[in-house]
Amino acid sequence: MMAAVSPVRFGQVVVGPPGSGKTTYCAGMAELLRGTGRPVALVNLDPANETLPFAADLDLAELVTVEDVMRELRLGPNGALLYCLEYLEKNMDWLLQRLAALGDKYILFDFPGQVELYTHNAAVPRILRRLEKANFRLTAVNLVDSHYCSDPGKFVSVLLSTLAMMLHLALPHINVLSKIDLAEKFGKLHFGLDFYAEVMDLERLAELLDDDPFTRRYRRLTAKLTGLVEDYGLVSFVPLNVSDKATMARVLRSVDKANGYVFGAGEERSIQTLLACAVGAEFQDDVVGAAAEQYVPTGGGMEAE
Ligand SMILES: Nc1nc2c(ncn2[C@@H]2O[C@H](COP(=O)(O)OP(=O)(O)OP(=O)(O)O)[C@@H](O)[C@H]2O)c(=O)[nH]1
Repeated sequence: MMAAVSPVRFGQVVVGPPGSGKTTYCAGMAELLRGTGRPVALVNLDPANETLPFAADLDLAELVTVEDVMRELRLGPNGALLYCLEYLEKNMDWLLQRLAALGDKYILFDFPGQVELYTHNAAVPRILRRLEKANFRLTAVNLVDSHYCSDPGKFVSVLLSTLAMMLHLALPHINVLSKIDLAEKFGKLHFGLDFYAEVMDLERLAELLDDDPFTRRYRRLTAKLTGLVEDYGLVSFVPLNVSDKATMARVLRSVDKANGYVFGAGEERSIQTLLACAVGAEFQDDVVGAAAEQYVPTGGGMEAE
């Protein structure tokens, strides 16, 4: 007898460094989706998330908690968190059963902020492969705090960790510059928002660094690393202020295109939805342009100085 095939289900895997806005994004995205009539379920897979701004439909804490692991195995908070995710990987049947009980809702997975989970630890990619096998069509939404744009060295490090994450998770992937309303909080950006969002002409970042004998090698290393990021041609960003519905809707449109939701789920999949998608095509320029006008009106104030 043939095994029953699980129905196709869609969702987002929300990742990013600590404090980048993942939980706030999940709450805001759930509100937006409900507003558009899309039934949604929130799944908290961050075992260190103690106070959630939303009622999770499924919580990893029902399976394992960081406190229990720290106490039982005498691990520190970071080791305990990694253990929790590895424990989840060993108990995927639990997760899949609990997800099945949520019906065909669109799923928002709130993941922890430990970057090693997304750059080299194997548990998260294995969890994602199991979800894919269970017919989940997921987009990784990687939130990066936009204040990193104001420092060339930090932005290079963001580009490298983002690229590593994309290669490691191997999902359709949307990178988001979160808290775009605070982009210039720590000083004016050197370039316009399009420079940081479109990730092109990166040699200009290295040119911002001092060229004295002390830092020359650092500058050369920066140029090589940015060349590597450009050669892959994978990294770009969508700007987001979670309180601004227009930027949230733009992120959702990018996510829907990436995981195929835009082409229609199940029975709705038709030539009409494909055509509607083509007509509604939005270019990266439009996505970034509106946010740039609103949040970085100087268009990168320091370049001319
Ligand atoms: N101004 C502004 N603040 C934001 C935005 N998104 C999130 N924040 C704030 O950023 C802080 C961190 O947000 P969280 O959602 O807790 O971040 P997180 O990534 O879930 O954090 P961890 O669970 O520690 O990994 C909170 O104070 C949020 O209110 C935004 O778009 N604009």
